Amino acid sequence: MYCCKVYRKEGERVRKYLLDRGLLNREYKIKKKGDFLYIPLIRRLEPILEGELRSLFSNIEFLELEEEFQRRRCGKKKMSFRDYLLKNFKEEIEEGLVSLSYDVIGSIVILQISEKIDIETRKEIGKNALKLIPSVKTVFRKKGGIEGDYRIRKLELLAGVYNTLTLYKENGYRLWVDVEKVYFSPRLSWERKRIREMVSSKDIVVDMFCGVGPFSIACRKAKKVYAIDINPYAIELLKRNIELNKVKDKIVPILDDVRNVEVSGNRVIMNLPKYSYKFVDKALDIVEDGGVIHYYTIGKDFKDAEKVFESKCDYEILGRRVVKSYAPREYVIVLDVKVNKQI
Ligand SMILES: C[S@@+](CC[C@H](N)C(=O)[O-])C[C@H]1O[C@@H](n2cnc3c(N)ncnc32)[C@H](O)[C@@H]1O
Repeated sequence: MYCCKVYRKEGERVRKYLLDRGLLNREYKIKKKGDFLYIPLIRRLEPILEGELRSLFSNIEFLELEEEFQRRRCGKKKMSFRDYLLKNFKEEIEEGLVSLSYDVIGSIVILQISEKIDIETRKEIGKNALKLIPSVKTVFRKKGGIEGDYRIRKLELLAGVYNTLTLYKENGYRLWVDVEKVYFSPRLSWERKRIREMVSSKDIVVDMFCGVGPFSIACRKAKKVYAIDINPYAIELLKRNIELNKVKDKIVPILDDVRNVEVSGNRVIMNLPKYSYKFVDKALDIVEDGGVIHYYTIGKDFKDAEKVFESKCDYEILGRRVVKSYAPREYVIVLDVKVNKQI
């Protein structure tokens, strides 16, 4: 079994990290031996992901352990949705037509099933998701990729009540999300926690592409947050989320194309991975000298991402992280770029 070996004291953080990214093999128990834990993984990780884990957790090792891991499932325990998929759609999973990973956003679950699977089977899978995933009332399937300026995707209802608005909880705050009208990904929860831990009470944050405000609200410790988005539904929900989380004095919602907005700050969040490279000049206008840009982009490694800044400013890379998988061997990555002086 492919696993990672970590010190016991780091175990919970590593487990949570792997769980958030769908890399933890939940079918098997974590093995304890002396001062170490052996955490089972769903697959051999790509070098970029192993590198990411090594930079986050001291002394982590990756290895193939010959010994058997104990199965988690006991006789009477209710079957999980993952078990159901593995039992009934092994071939389809191997062919990439049915995915074992899915997103739960409040009472809504979003599955990844190919159009090549017939509609009756898709609905059958949906009914089982409704039955087996706790607290879910609506099951959708991703109908295509993320599109357009608003970065949203089409969904197909597979089971349950048709409802797109839901209340989602993470990291101690709550967010209203409309899964059809705005972009939202629960897979960024870890990343938001990482950014939250960097924010100080003196910071002026500019969240250039805020959506319903998960990064802005995660930065609530800052002195001020300018939260900008071009999608009116996102800003409408952001306003509700500001009320809900009692951060009216901190967050300024702005409905506009960020290119028209004149603000400045020492921490700039660019969470528009597919097109952020087009907005680097604007981010450099916004950021104060000595400030940090959190630059999210898509790539196989970090080299191309860094090049974007080379001719434009004197900079220092404070951090490089893989945020999540995007496509086979492609990732959403983030660079924390400290801008020392603009050329
Ligand atoms: C990938 S989503 C990220 C949303 C949010 N940060 C989150 O994590 O949920 C990118 C957001 O940028 C917004 N957007 C796209 N182009 C924009 C522009 N020119 N100015 C302001 N917002 C823009 C979209 O409407 C979308 O909500």
